Formats: sequence, C-alpha cells, structure tokens
Amino acid sequence: MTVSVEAGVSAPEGAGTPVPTPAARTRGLRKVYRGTVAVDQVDLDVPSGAVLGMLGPNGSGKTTTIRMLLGLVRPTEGEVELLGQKMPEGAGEALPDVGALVEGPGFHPFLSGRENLFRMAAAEPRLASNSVPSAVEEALERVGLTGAAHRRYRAYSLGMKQRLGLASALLVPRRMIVLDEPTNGLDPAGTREIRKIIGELHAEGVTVLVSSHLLAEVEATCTHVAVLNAGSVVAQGELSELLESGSPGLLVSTPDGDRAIEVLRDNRISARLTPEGVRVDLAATTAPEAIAALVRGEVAVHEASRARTGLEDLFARLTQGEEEIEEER
Ligand SMILES: Nc1ncnc2c1ncn2[C@@H]1O[C@H](COP(=O)(O)OP(=O)(O)OP(=O)(O)O)[C@@H](O)[C@H]1O
Repeated sequence: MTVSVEAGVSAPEGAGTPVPTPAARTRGLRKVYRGTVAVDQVDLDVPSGAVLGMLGPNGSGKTTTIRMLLGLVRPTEGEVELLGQKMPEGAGEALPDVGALVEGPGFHPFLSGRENLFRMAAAEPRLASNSVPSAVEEALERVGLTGAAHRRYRAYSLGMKQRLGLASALLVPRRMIVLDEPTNGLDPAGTREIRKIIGELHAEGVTVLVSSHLLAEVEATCTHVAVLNAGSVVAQGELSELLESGSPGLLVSTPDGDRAIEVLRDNRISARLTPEGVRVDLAATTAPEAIAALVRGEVAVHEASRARTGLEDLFARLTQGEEEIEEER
C-alpha cells in the first residue's frame, strides 16, 4: 500500500506561488549490498524548513537512505540532491551547511568530550579559529553535557555519546540537521531535551531530518513524515494530511476484546485490538453494522466512539506484512 500526500511546506495557494526548492530529494534511489536490497526506488522529498520524521521498522532502510543523502554511501542507482547539490559530487559545497548525527561519528575514545569537540570544530570550514572555544562551550551547554565535558569519551554512556554527536552537529549554524535515531539510549529527560532542540531549530527555519522508531516522538515533533518499509517509501507528506488520509475507524470498549475480534472477523469486518479498545476499520462497513454484529454475537459493548487515526495506526497499516493482512480477512 502506498499513501502519498503532496510534499511541501504549506504555502498560500494562488497563481505564481513559487514552489520552494526541497532541502533534500532523492529519485529512484537504490542500494544493494551483496545481494541484499537495502533501499529500493526511493523518491524522498524533504521540504525546506520542514521537520521530517523518517519512520520504519528495523532494517527498512532508514540509515542507508540517510548515509546516501550525506554522501557517506554511494547509491547503486538513482540520484541524490542535498541543498541543491548533487551528491556525492557536491559534498564539499553542501556538507558545511549540514549538521549530522549518524552512527559512528568518529570520536576519539581517549579524548574528553570537550577535546573531541575542539577537534571537530577545528575542521569546520565556516568557523574562525578564534570562535572555536565559544562554539564548543555553547554546543556542550545546549545538549546538557557541560558537567561531563572533561570525561573521556570512552567512559560515556550511550546517551552521553548521543548528546556529544548532537553537539558536534550544532557547532555552527546550519541550514539542515540530520539526526539518525537521536533519542537512542536517552532517558525520558534527555528525550524531552532533544524534542526541545528540534523545536528550536524548526523555529529558526532550519530543516530537520530525523529518523526514529518512536511514533509518539515523531507525532509530537514533526511537520512531515516519510514511512519506509522493506527499503521503499510507502507514505510521505505532511503529518496532518497523512493522518487525515487514514481510513475511518470505530473504537469499541468491551470487556471481551478477543471475542469481539472473532465475531467481527466471522462477519468479514476488519478489526484489531489496541490498548484503547477494539479498533474497527470502517472502510468497508458502517458503525451500525459493526455494532449490530457485535450485539448479535453477544459481545457486551460498553461504549463506541469515532477512532482518531493516530500515527501508530497509520504505521501499523502501512508496514504490516501481506500475511498479516491476509489473516485479518
Ligand atoms: N554495510 C552493509 N552491508 C550489508 N548489508 C547492509 C549494510 N548496511 C545495511 N545493510 C542491510 O540493509 C538493510 C537496511 O538497513 P538499514 O540499516 O538502512 O535499516 P534501518 O531502517 O536503518 O534499520 P534500524 O532501524 O535497525 O537501524 C538491512 O537488511 C541491513 O541488514
């Protein structure tokens, strides 16, 4: 299943409205690793100024796509444009404007967090040498690492390593920030801080591309979403529009959810158990029909209400395997 919603930051409608150039775009992107198709036919659009959440199950190709966007991996086929530059050829032009937190950022294990940042800052082409100390301290402060900045990188927890990676991405003002699973290893307070930093970057007009498996995180922070499954983009566009594109549903509260699912399936009505109750898919039936089937099947219905299509729901529909869909029929 593929859902697509016109990608692009909201702009007033009308003749002559310029279409903003995307901060990043890929066309027909494909990566094959010794027989494993990691990414296949990916056409991704990251609108300028958007916070785009890249969602997908493990192994769906998020990291590989990000690595190709940054010119770290050469595509088997397809095209990549980053800030208007063809990648990887235009890396020298584009990358100084892009801060990235990706796996293995190349920190030295025996240097402290602060010393590592000094090394990174010295290699920043857009940072004058007399501005390095203040840039390092500001970045440490922003990610809440000032207190641990003197400790060796080797002794850092996963969460502290993530913070240091983020600090290196924030050393200089950027046009775009790319974060691969930034909340990986962070505690709830750290996760909230990342959310706050993403919000601040968005307010400053910076484009943010963030990969995550945390749906609630994406729903709270992103303006746009791209859902990957098995190496392909199965949905992308504005978050609000994608959520509206979901099929209508009915949420039924009952003490016997399993029995309700059984009865509905016997009546060829698609439904599944959620923490909130039984979610009935109303794409091919109506609410009165579903409720009547439950009552006929002697299932106690305590309450029935219109189900809000959350990102979790959309994600489940887009990424569940064909076999599961078959089973549901
Ligand atoms: N260097 C590599 N060599 C061989 N196969 C690879 C390599 N990198 C990725 N793959 C494979 O490509 C597929 C996509 O991996 P990728 O890491 O891009 O997915 P992901 O969505 O980022 O997953 P996760 O959420 O687990 O990080 C997987 O099947 C993975 O095993």
